[in-house]
Amino acid sequence: MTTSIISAESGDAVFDVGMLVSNGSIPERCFLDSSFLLCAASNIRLTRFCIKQPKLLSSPKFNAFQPPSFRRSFASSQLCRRPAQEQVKEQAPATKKKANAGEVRKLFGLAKPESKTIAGATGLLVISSAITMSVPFSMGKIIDIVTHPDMDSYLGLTMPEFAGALSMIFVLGAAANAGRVLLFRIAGERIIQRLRNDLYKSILKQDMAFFDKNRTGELISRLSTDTAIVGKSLTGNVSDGLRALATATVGSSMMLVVSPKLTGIMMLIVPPVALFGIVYGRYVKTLSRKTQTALSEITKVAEERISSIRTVQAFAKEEAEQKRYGLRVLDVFTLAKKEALASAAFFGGAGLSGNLAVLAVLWYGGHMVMHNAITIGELTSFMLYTAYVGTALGGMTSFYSEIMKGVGASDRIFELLDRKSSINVENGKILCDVKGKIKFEGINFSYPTRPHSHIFKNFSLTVQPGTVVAVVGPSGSGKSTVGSLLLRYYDPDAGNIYIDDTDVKDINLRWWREQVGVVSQEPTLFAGTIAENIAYGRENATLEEIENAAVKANCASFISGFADKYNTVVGERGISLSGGQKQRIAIARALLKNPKILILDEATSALDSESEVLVQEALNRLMHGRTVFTIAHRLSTIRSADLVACLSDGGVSELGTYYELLSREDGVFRKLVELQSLAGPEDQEERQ
Ligand SMILES: Nc1ncnc2c1ncn2[C@@H]1O[C@H](COP(=O)(O)OP(=O)(O)OP(=O)(O)O)[C@@H](O)[C@H]1O
Repeated sequence: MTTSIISAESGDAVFDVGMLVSNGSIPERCFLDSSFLLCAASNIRLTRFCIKQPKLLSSPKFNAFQPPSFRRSFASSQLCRRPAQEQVKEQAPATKKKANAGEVRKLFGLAKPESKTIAGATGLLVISSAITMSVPFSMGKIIDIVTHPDMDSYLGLTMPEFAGALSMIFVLGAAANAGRVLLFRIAGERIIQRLRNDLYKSILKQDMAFFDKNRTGELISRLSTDTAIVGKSLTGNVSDGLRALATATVGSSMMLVVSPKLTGIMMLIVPPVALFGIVYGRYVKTLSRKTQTALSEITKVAEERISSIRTVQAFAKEEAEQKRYGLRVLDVFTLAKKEALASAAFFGGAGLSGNLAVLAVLWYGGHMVMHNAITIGELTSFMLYTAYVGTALGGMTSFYSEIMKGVGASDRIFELLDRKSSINVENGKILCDVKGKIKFEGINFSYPTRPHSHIFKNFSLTVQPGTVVAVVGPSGSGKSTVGSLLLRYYDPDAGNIYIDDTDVKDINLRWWREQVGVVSQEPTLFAGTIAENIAYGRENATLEEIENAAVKANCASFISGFADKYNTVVGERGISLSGGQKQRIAIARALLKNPKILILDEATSALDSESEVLVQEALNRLMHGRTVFTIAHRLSTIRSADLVACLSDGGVSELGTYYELLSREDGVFRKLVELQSLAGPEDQEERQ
């Protein structure tokens, strides 16, 4: 009998996530998987694992689970929540160096469309830097004119003339500097704008499997924070970096001109500080990526919980949610603390080395002045150049670390930009006239996030044009999945779907989706006016058409009761409307779209009887003359359907009219109806 404990580390906290007392008969993989499951369910993001059982670790059976492969086995598990990029890095450490150069090149590629603005800004940068770099030299000359009795002019200019000329040059320098800041800023904002548009476009085009895997908050964080970081590194940081580079190069050359000996002393500190700077920059890049991921976690949690605030408050979960959020914020704080420590160490060390070098220069330079090897003005110029170069070197180090931050953020952006959706919306043919015959043939399907759970196995169903088919079956039998496959949110693993005998995969998907209308249990309304929401499926609709659709959908009477009528703002997700009102607006939207095929997914199941009558009336008008898939829980609502398809065991187990299926002894459909009839009287009693 052996006892072993699996621990997981997340941030600063260590959790014991599982204990195994085994005589060797329990498969170890089961134990590990259940531990992973526990972590995923508790939202613990695993960063390190260990098994506290030395004997177990050395046993040949457990060798497969020792840290590296252990981590790999976790990474490949469906439960792993680490971002894909981290997994890629672990799998391919050998290509890391090459990838870094490529990443930087890719990051700078984003600035290409702004090359003209950036070139102009760089020109201004050169002018302003050149003027700035003339300051120490001029100051030295002024000091020499003032302190040397036999030197009353420089370049033929008297002291007042020299000072006047310098003032004019400084004004020019200030103007060039302001122009540089402005142009770089404009270029940066344009890059951010373009990146956000491209990224949003790429996100909207993705297939449903992508949205099953990526949470909204995470995507929003990439759209807002990552793009801003990239824009800033490409312009603001590049501008400061170039300025620092120019200052460091020209400054050190001038130092060499003024005094090669003193320059030699100063240069002693440069190599160690530069090396330290590179190490620091790389560390910051790693931290930056982790920080961005942690920030996404925060956005994810906040976005999800705030958008479901009614549920959070109804369950009085405010404190628990605050703790959950607090833990994520702590992760960000821990990373920020590490970054602060690294920058404190770097800038503290660099500052100390700089000051020691200045001390040495002053001491040695003072001796040189006393022995007339240089003038006081030259020593002053040298000290000023030293200060400029020191500041510039510091700037170059933060430039490097900021660029590395940009690389970290752009990694996450390119992950999305480079992702090709598995379903192409643009290509394919457009049918001249859709009659509405739909045929599912030999469909096998499992959701991409759960490849081993087969929803359909050889599922077939043919629906003739203009038929109302009710799709029924036990919960989880795949009723809504039929709608998802028809809309090509997902493609089947095997088998085909035909629209009027044309494979749906050969049809232009954008066009095809325009032919299908959907009314679901929880219709999605967007923050905007009622008119905008009704016209969502046909944006060029006139007010008259919108009003006609609203009348047919039984919305007109409640809309006319609002002060702003069709211009009434419905709030985020239609929060200021009742369930029945939202449902009828969704029906008006579908009516206006005038689709050939209609999917009603539990459209009346969440309504009270009064709303249901109004909605059902509207639905009857909507269904007229179309092929309709009505997915229903409440079987009493589908009596008038032309065909009932009862799903179970991955296919259509029964097919016929409502009454045909009801008459089948031991049929699945009949059992479902009986179950609901049993529930019915109780419901009625309760209502009385
Ligand atoms: N996006 C998804 N990713 C992974 N699995 C999913 C997804 N959507 C649904 N499923 C799973 O697929 C199965 C069928 O789901 P579906 O919603 O089609 O069933 P249903 O018959 O409509 O259920 P209900 O009557 O409860 O609404 C369920 O087991 C469900 O958990």
